[in-house]
Amino acid sequence: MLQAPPSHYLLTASLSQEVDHRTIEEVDIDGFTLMEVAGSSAAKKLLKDYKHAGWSHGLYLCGKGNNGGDTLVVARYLLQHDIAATIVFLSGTDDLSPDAQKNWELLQQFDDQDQLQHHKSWEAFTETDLEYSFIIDGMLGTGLDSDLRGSYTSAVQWANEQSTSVFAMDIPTGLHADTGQIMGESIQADRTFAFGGHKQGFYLEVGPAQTGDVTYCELPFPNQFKSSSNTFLLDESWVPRPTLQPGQHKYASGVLYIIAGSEGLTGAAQLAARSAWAEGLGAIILICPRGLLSIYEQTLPSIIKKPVGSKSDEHFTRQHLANVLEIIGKKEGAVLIGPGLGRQEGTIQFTNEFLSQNTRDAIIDADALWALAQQKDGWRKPDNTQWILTPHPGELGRFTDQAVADDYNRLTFVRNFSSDKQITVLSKGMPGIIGTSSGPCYLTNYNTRYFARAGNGDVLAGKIAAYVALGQEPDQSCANALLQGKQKLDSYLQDSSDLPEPKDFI
Ligand SMILES: NC(=O)C1=CN([C@@H]2O[C@H](COP(=O)(O)OP(=O)(O)OC[C@H]3O[C@@H](n4cnc5c(N)ncnc54)[C@H](OP(=O)(O)O)[C@@H]3O)[C@@H](O)[C@H]2O)[C@@H](O)CC1
Ligand SMILES: [K+]
Repeated sequence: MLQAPPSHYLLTASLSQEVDHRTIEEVDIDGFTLMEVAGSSAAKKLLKDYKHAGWSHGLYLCGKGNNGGDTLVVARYLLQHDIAATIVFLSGTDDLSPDAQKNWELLQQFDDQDQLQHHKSWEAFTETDLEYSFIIDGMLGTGLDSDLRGSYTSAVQWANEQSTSVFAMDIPTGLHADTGQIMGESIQADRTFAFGGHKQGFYLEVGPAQTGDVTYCELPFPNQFKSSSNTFLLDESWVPRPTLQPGQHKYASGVLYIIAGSEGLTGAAQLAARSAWAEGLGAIILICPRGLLSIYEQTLPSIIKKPVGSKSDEHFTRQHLANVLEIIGKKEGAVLIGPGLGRQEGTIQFTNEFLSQNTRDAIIDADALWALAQQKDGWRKPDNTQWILTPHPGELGRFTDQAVADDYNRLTFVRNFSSDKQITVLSKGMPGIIGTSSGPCYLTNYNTRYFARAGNGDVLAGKIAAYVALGQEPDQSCANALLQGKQKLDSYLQDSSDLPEPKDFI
């Protein structure tokens, strides 16, 4: 089972508020202290990372809540480094949260060189025309409760038009912490300082475009207060890589059966097989309709071929079922079924009967997903197997009558679907989402749009299947396949500005 470190737990707005609240109530670290840690850690990172930028004057846009309070802490630290501050209070200063009020008083006490100016409304500010080295967005954090109101909309629009860098405190103002949707308007930050946890919305919908780079700032929150988080950020810093045991007999270091290909679609089977083979498996056994054998004999020399049926067969049908089950019954191994199978009626019957009788762990991709979805909801995974389904958005949509309209809906659907069916689901798209049978979901944080080309799904399915055959758990296999693709993408983009092709990810 994947086990994300607390720095990679994704928080919703309500979980963020609960963690704040419980830390204050149950471990007696007060809100003022939390605010000091949040603001000072953002300030220190800013001072360190931009020390050569020659900053002289910052603009701080503050709401009346604790997000504004964090921002006043940043202003105080930067003032100590001779960076003048102009503060704009979008909702005035009469109604600041108690901790923000305290910080406003403190900030004024620190201004011994008269470097602080402030305006009590957005309208009062627009009359000035100073140049600023940077803008800090401290208007709204996790307290956002609707589309932006009042002058917040104008302030966000104005900040987005400026050429200076914009740094968001905790979350860009106007971005929904749970869904990644824009609530009327949203700050487009160059960098976001995430206090105490990444917010789920950073990685859904337009979240990545609004946050810019995300910097995690640790707060003194007990880890167990975050443990009800059920969504995690995937990255290579913590996902364990699969281990190969070189020198073992080929059948001891992972066997993968691939049931794939039909007339005109043999390329999919080949890509999946090559992709899996590149991961160092002991043996790959491609089961194919006998009529296609001669193609694979030429193109896949390292792969064992087991043809079924007669020479005129160019797609799978029910008549092949007993033979296929007999082949995979011989040696332990995992099964990848789907790439290029085709959608003939006979193939659909073959696939669904195979899946109901097969006792090997199975990776179900492409046309096998099509076949499964033809049964509507009338299918169940046999108890003693593990299944991984790898649908792209269109394929995922066939498993539900309800529209999976946005990423938040997709995340919710994937979570419910995986646990109802007791399967692992890798929902392809941006972000990629891994749903697990026990509930946790994992999100990618890189540009997966590069993978939206025909053939990449076959490569991905081959990788996942290889890792399952090497003994990794389903969730780890999916995570590793995604991260392996990311690494290949990163190294490809270093040398080329062309769009990568499936072969580049093998
Ligand atoms: N101790 C802690 O808890 C810690 C919290 N921390 C920090 O605090 C942040 C959360 O602070 P928060 O809860 O005070 O909410 P926050 O986002 O600042 O503002 C809420 C106010 O905004 C208003 N408002 C709401 N929606 C609006 C809209 N659409 N358009 C316009 N206005 C709107 C609404 O006022 P209303 O208009 O309803 O009177 C409400 O009062 C969190 O993100 C982190 O930065 C860290 O320092 C760590 C310790
Ligand atoms: K903010």
